[in-house]
Amino acid sequence: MSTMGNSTNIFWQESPVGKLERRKLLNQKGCVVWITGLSGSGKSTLACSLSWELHTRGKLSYILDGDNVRHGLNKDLGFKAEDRTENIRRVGEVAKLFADAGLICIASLISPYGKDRDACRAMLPDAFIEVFMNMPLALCEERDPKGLYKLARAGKIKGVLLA
Ligand SMILES: Nc1ncnc2c1ncn2[C@@H]1O[C@H](COP(=O)(O)OS(=O)(=O)O)[C@@H](OP(=O)(O)O)[C@H]1O
Ligand SMILES: Nc1ncnc2c1ncn2[C@@H]1O[C@H](COP(=O)(O)OP(=O)(O)O)[C@@H](O)[C@H]1O
Repeated sequence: MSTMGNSTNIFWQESPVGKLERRKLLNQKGCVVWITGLSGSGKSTLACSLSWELHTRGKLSYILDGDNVRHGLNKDLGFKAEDRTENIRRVGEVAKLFADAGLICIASLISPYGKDRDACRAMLPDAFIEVFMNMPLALCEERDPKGLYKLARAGKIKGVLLA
């Protein structure tokens, strides 16, 4: 009997088409590009540019954007520390599946905690590229395209990182 997490009697099911066959078919190696940084630091902009550039070079990619994933898979999560950790864990697992499928998976999330990003990297040690958008808070706040910082400073929303 095998035991995984809370489930018992769980076994690994092999597939006849493996990673190497998919790599050959797609002519690319799957990986994860993980973009981290404050809200407004330019994560989504970079993710979109990268995805488009890869597309023009005939490379298959897919963006997992924090905002988008929170519309579905992670709609039950907020911005408490434990919710952010679960958000990153789930996206890390999905990104691992995309990379296994052969795609260049671009994950674009604030992902503020190093331990959460490290846990994702540990899932794909040789295929995980971390990009930190090293922008000062003052610049992000000046951009504030969604008005989040303004709302946070006015005390109207909680959980926006201000340091
Ligand atoms: N309270 C609060 N705090 C922080 N962020 C907020 C909040 N409410 C909504 N948003 C918007 O949620 C977007 C996605 O956040 P993430 O999933 O990337 O965050 S995290 O990785 O779980 O920390 C994040 O997207 P980006 O602005 O693109 O970073 C925010 O716009
Ligand atoms: N390199 C850049 N130079 C100037 N402005 C940028 C740059 N990258 C992004 N922006 C602008 O900053 C704002 C936030 O960018 P966005 O990609 O939405 O950030 P994030 O996804 O980190 O919240 C947007 O208005 C975007 O047009």
